[in-house]
Amino acid sequence: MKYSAIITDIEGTTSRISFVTEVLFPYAAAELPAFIQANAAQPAVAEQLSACRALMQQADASVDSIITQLQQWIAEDQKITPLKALQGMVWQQGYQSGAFKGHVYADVYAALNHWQQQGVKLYIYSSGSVQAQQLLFRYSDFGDLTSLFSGYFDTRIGAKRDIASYAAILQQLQLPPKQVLFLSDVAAELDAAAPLGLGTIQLIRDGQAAGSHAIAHNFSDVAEQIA
Ligand SMILES: CSCCC(=O)C(=O)COP(=O)(O)O
Ligand SMILES: [Mg+2]
Repeated sequence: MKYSAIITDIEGTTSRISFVTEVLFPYAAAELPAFIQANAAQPAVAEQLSACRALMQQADASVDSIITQLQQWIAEDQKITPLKALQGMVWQQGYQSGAFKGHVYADVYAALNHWQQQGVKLYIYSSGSVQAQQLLFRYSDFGDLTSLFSGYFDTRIGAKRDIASYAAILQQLQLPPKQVLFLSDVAAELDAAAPLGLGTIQLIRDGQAAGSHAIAHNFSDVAEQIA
């Protein structure tokens, strides 16, 4: 095994893109208004509404206008930290009520277990909030998978296309870059990690265009390449 740690993206990598775009995002769009109206005074929600006002550059924006802005950000698939935090809170209701389970590919379930048994530390780096990441794996198709992971990173450490984000993650992992592999379906994310010396493999699951990185069609392919 060439690596001590593997960091993986979620959407398009561990999990089907359509689970995010056709299940999670529509659920958030439908449920966010009532959730925010009911919980606007709760400290965790109020903190995110303040962050939205700052991003909107409208210090006195009403709750209704923030909801309108959030809906627009969802429609545009914006990776905005307060949106992601609020989505995570809303998805909790969906997972706990059984409205949906977190989609995880079978090859991912098998490979993650294999790598953990080999002593490889596993991490998630997704634009979804850490809460959203943990929910997806706690309520997954394969049961609670959270014990597989040693840590989670979201946009609070930086955007996934910024080199600085990977430098900050390496700092936290305290590992030499060449011992760390980053898996993503998005070449621009791998482009940001590679200059620091991390290993990179692009997941090509749905026939999307490949970049300049090694490619794999599933996590079984990845396991073969790094054995
Ligand atoms: C953590 S599940 C929700 C996924 C999400 O909100 C998202 O924006 C996907 O981002 P990724 O970085 O995993 O492509
Ligand atoms: Mg992705």
